[in-house]
Amino acid sequence: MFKKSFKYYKSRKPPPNLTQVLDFLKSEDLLCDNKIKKVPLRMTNLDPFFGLKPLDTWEVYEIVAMPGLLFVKNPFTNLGQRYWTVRCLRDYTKRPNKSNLDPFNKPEDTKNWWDICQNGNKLLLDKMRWVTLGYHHNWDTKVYTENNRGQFPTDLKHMTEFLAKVLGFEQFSAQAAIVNFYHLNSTLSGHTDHSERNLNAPLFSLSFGQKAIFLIGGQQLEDQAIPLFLHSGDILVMSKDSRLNYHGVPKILQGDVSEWSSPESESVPNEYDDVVKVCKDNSAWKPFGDYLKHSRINVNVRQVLFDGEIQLSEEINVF
Ligand SMILES: O=C(O)CCC(=O)C(=O)O
Ligand SMILES: [Fe+2]
Repeated sequence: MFKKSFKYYKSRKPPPNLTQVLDFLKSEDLLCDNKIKKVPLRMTNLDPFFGLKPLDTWEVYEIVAMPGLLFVKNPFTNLGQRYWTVRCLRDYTKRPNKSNLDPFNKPEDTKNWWDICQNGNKLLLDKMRWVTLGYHHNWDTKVYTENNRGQFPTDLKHMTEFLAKVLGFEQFSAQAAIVNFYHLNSTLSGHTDHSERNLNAPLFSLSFGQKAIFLIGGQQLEDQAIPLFLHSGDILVMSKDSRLNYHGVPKILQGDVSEWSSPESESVPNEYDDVVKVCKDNSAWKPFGDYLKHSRINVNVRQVLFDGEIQLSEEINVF
């Protein structure tokens, strides 16, 4: 069922009928049809986090047919969306983080991929497809190892751990992330994310830029799959029974521009100042906004270790 649905939504000729794709912009209809239910926040008394809207405005839903699959309707401020876009494109793409471009370039070539692109090499812009942070995902072996581990960005760690707390996953520790860059013809085929040692911890998936059709099935390929739209700013949480479900992205659709349009004034803690300057300066922001007009950025953040563990391998003490 998953493969058949994936092929259906991926098709260009003929294009798919999108009426069955869950659209949380019409959440009232989905609630009426019993497709989704509202989930109350587990903590509401936390100080607001930079780049996120006040907690009393958040809308969180669970998909009724997929227990454990939570959807947070864009909780980011426009400034927040701009902030994470700049971080993903300009900063997280730098070494020593790993990217798909590493094997093809000398270290100095990919070091400032974003700057090289801005200084004329526009062809390189669409070649960046993924970056890994923290424990690097090994695409061949699918195994995380201690000697293939980098620094996890502090801002992304704090933001996802804040999100986790609000949703009731107090113990969540952000230790690995994949940043995916999609263009209008990109797809991500069906897979399960099962490399993490701790498969009970939830996985947080953030989307910025053009909207995607996200397809999620069950733990078996034969299980029924559900398509849903992910708009800019939306967050999906795969937890509990849905953590190991097949999922993929059969299509990116162009059309969304407004979500990151004009940054509002919000108080900014010192450590975010430098990036916020870029977000608020329209000419500095322009290349990032232009990128988002034809691309989608997805950041998915995982916990690898069991709660309280600090590394994968045990130290061996030799006396
Ligand atoms: O782009 C997405 O929404 C999903 C990405 C994903 O599933 C992954 O990187 O494992
Ligand atoms: Fe995935």
